Amino acid sequence: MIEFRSVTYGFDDVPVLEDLSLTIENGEFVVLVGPNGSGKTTLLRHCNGLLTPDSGTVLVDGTPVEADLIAARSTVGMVFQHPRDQFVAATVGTDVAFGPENLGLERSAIDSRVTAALEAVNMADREDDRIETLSGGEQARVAIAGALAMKPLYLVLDEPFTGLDTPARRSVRSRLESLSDRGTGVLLATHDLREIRDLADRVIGMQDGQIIIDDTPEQALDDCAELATR
Ligand SMILES: Nc1ncnc2c1ncn2[C@@H]1O[C@H](COP(=O)(O)OP(=O)(O)OP(=O)(O)O)[C@@H](O)[C@H]1O
Repeated sequence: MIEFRSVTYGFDDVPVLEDLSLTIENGEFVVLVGPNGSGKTTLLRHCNGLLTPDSGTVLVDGTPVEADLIAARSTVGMVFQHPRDQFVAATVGTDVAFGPENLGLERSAIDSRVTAALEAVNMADREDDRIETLSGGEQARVAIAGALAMKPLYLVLDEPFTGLDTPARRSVRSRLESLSDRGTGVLLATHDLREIRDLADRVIGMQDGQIIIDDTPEQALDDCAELATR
């Protein structure tokens, strides 16, 4: 469970999240929508300690994130809006291996995690490719594989469809669907709710750093469609 308890956060004293409380259960597929600047990225970055609340607490499986950053980052995998921001190595396989290597695992365990993560995103045959040679959709899938190699319970994705063409969007979407089917929790921010609404268990709508909608996709759809296009 990821739990926000009365979280307030601001940049340079300008409030962005205001007394925000939210609970995401294991295995839930939650979509976060809201206009530009409503605080979606700021919320996501609290889930694994990239940002720390000014007041309030974020807990992952009952432990405050800042009390055990390594555990939080193993439990919550983060996929940034621009995959290039998160690559640390030149080739697909070495990049995906980076996280497990930092956990200090044996080589054989690292290799099997890399293989499984690349299989999960349908990129197993591209392990030796240089990242710069991949399409945008392939890079997005490698970024997801990098997070999966940490065997996270939750995957947090910030606008994973941005800049992708239709086949790439479909491919990322279907990877997320199968991960969710296998029990990985997903928290995903998007501007395009239509893309993902039939995968979601729940839709959260944000405005001005606060949650203004928290409902099933069916019930939230009308309000969120309007929010997402503002
Ligand atoms: N590093 C930063 N320094 C100062 N202000 C920031 C910083 N990052 C974000 N902000 C401000 O915080 C507010 C919320 O930004 P955030 O990126 O969380 O919104 P968002 O809902 O993800 O927006 P978008 O849909 O455009 O990505 C905005 O007003 C933004 O300008």
